[in-house]
Amino acid sequence: NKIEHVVGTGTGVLGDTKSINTTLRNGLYYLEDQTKYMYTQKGSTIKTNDFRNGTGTQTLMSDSDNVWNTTSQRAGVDAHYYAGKVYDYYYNTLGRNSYDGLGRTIISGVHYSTNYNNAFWNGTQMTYGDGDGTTFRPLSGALDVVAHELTHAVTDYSADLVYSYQSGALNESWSDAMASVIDSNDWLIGEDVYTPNTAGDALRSMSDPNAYGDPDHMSEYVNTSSDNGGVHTNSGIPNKAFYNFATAIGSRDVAGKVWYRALTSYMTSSTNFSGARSATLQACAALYGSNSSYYTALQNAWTAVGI
Ligand SMILES: CCCCC[C@H](S)C(=O)N[C@@H](Cc1ccccc1)C(=O)N[C@@H](C)C(=O)O
Ligand SMILES: [Zn+2]
Repeated sequence: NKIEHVVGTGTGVLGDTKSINTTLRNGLYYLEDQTKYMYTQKGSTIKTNDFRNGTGTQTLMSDSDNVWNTTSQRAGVDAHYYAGKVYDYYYNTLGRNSYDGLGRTIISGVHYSTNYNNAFWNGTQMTYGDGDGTTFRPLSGALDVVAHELTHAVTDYSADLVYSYQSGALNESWSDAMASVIDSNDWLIGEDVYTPNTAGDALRSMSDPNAYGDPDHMSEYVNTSSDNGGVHTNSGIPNKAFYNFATAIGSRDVAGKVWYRALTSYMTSSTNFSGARSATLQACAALYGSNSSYYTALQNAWTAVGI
């Protein structure tokens, strides 16, 4: 029973072709990526499962010829491919080995439930719905969605921000911010999978949260109990602060490094918006000095959103 790493060809959710890292075992090919440092370190892999439109049993996706081009394979191809990209960003740019920093295996499951217009990290794995074809197409088809979800895992293994009210909005915002660094060609969130019949829109905007009904200033903070205290709405305020900082200094990568250092060194489960301001300033000082131009730009970025 020879087990070996091979490279397959897959079609993604948007019909695009890409090479994927797969494993050949007993004559079948599997969506299991053995090419990352975590594999050589401890045999950990990136694995992609299929819920087959249920919510319980999930099975590792397999194929007979390593050409993953059926319609039902598209969501798995992208979940697998983009998880690898997000792993690479955290490892190569931020020096973090998987979401726990210790090279833990990354598991995704696609085709979760039916017409499911969401994706989430459940504490153990990433899970993606197919969407209903109007609000969303299969959500793993967007790099920013995958980056958003895997960043929740990073958050859970670091600051572990409570998922409600201001700490919850920060939890959501940090996922959007890291997603905007990794999927860096615009300041939109979810544009590739949101409303397939409407071009040019997105679920959220980092540069203009108001464009999709989200606040971009503390004066517009929404006091609500729904959505765990408006975590997907009030995230617009720190999202705008991240946008302000990244554009003022002209680097998403530097902004991402500051945000990551804040999350992993200075934020805790109960950090609120003003705590996020001080955590990012502490991170910026640690990385670049409090006399750096970055530090001043960061102060201005938070002040501009009323924090
Ligand atoms: C199941 C319960 C809700 C879990 C919320 C997950 S973490 C989440 O925030 N999902 C993202 C998915 C996403 C990410 C980026 C771009 C598009 C869509 C999310 O924003 N979900 C929205 C639809 C929401 O739950 O309101
Ligand atoms: Zn989220």
